[in-house]
Amino acid sequence: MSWFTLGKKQYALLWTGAFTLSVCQWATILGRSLFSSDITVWMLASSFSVGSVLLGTWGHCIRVNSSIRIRYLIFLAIITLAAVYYFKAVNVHVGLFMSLYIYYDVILLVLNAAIILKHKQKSLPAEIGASITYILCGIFLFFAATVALMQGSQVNREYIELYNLINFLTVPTANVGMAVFIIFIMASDLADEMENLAMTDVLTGCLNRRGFYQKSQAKLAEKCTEQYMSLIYWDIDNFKKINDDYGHANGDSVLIEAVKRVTSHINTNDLFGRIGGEEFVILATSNSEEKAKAIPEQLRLALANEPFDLNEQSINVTASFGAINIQCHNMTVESAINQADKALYNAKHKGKNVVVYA
Ligand SMILES: Nc1nc2c(ncn2[C@@H]2O[C@H](COP(=O)(O)OP(=O)(O)OP(=O)(O)O)[C@@H](O)[C@H]2O)c(=O)[nH]1
Repeated sequence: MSWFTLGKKQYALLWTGAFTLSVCQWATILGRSLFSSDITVWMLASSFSVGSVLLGTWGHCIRVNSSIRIRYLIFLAIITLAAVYYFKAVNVHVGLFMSLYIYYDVILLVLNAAIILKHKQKSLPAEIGASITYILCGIFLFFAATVALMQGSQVNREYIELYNLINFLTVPTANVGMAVFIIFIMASDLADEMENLAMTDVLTGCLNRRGFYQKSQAKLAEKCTEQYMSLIYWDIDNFKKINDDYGHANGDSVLIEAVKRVTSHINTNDLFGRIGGEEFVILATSNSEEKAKAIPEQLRLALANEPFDLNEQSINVTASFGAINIQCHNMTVESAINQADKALYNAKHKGKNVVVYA
């Protein structure tokens, strides 16, 4: 249901598979009397257990775009299950066949916690909760596996009872805990996605007015004392004529191409917003005044120097720029935008395709 209602993400489908395998594992254990061979029950239950954590880990890797190679984990799972089979059916060693696959689970649970926490500089509360649950579950399973291993090659009733007690107390609780936090993670991801959409301009992919104002105030407060900041307000020249001459769809293509060109000339951390039809703002950071001052002219040339290709026709597009160096104290984003807007107005009056500093 979570997969279905919270965005149908591929990683959520893998987590659904993980929980399904977990259910299969418990169903096999509860229905063991239906099977004729104890080896079959054991191999099914351990395979479901290993498969469940493997799918869960795979989901986490996909969610955060992790560089971990899942094929190595699959290979380790096959080796583990082969060893379980060997110690269960060929050369019986109770401690080993009972513990080996649980150690595999423990390794992957801890790996999951690490993947989640490494993912973001600021982890979501749901991610922290899920990581803690994974680690706690890993610790308890480690105890259970070690108790099972301590039996040695023969069954030891005392150890088995302790093993069962740890398992039955912790595994279902941990499963419910993990399920809850996984649902929280999916809901938080969806909320993040919605927030990003609400701050993004659909046509060009840069920030919209709301997004720019929201992010720029925080950026100004954070970076202003460390780096040199400037606000650049620019507007495509005679855009109405482009629309009139080439059609609205081609006008849209000009906007998209202009944003692409400008984006390739600014830092990835700079904020770039569309705050009107063909009006854009950039909050740029540089490490020197000279570099900051050079940016608007570079952007102007990036647009003006090379014609835009539109359906086999090529047109010249220029833009006018108003810019302001931001003084850290006593300047808000609104006042910087107002002053850069006045400079842009002067640029238009100077004949367009120029940069004017406030
Ligand atoms: N294709 C397209 N056109 C848009 C969009 N948003 C606004 N416009 C058009 O942009 C044009 C802006 O025209 P003006 O404000 O007169 O500006 P201009 O023609 O660039 O003139 P100057 O700014 O003085 O150089 C209008 O015709 C709007 O309809 C959009 O998303 N796509």
